[in-house]
Amino acid sequence: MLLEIKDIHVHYGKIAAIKGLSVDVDEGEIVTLIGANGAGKSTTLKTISGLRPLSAGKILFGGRDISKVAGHKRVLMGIGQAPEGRGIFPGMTVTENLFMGAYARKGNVDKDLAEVFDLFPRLAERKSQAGGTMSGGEQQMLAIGRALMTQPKVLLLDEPSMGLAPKLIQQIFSIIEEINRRGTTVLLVEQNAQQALQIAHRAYVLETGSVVKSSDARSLLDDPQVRAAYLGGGAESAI
Ligand SMILES: Nc1ncnc2c1ncn2[C@@H]1O[C@H](COP(=O)(O)OP(=O)(O)OP(=O)(O)O)[C@@H](O)[C@H]1O
Repeated sequence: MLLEIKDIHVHYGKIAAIKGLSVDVDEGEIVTLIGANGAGKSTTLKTISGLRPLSAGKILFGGRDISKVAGHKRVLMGIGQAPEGRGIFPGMTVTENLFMGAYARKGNVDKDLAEVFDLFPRLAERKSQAGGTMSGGEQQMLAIGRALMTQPKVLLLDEPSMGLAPKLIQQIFSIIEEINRRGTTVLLVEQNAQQALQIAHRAYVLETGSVVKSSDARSLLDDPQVRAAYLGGGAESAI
């Protein structure tokens, strides 16, 4: 197993956001976390990347306990994240933003840059444009591209479809599939459960900080309770 999240608890002050959550991600998979607002999806990703500390439980990466490893070291180990809200450097060009993803590591950066431009031709067309002047969709591409420049073994994606027009959403999801086909494992957090389940191999449903259901993605798409609660089938909640 590439990534093992074992019975973790995470707090914001006294508020327990994650309560005994366990999730596994195997090498080569796309795994998605779905759930209502506030279920703890983003917090789970932030905890894996080291932005939030654990109160209990542990996280193993490649069999090694990384629970106490600093965030920047986790990036070097192969945990890459494209954060919610993009987090790109607005005053830097597209190329400079991409190089920032690779500044701390060794290896052939130009080859990875060429690969990112191959995945996102739009970024190649706009390589000298300031990141802050790119459209929402382009900034999302840039954030994913920058995460890829860290050469992740697992790519953590937080709401990549947020705020994008339907056509662009399709495009981002196809690119995520392509990134996975080229060998990167993906852990995807999405409000857009329908789209996420269509590209994922497996999925976990989160409710108030715990997993309430997990299965292969196809069965969740067909699950009446999941359809009702998360796929626009009507009733709001309760599995
Ligand atoms: N900085 C914070 N301070 C206090 N509480 C927080 C903070 N960030 C998140 N929370 C709380 O932790 C819980 C989980 O939030 P989280 O953002 O992980 O949920 P989510 O599933 O990603 O939701 P969404 O889909 O709305 O982004 C929520 O109750 C939220 O209010």
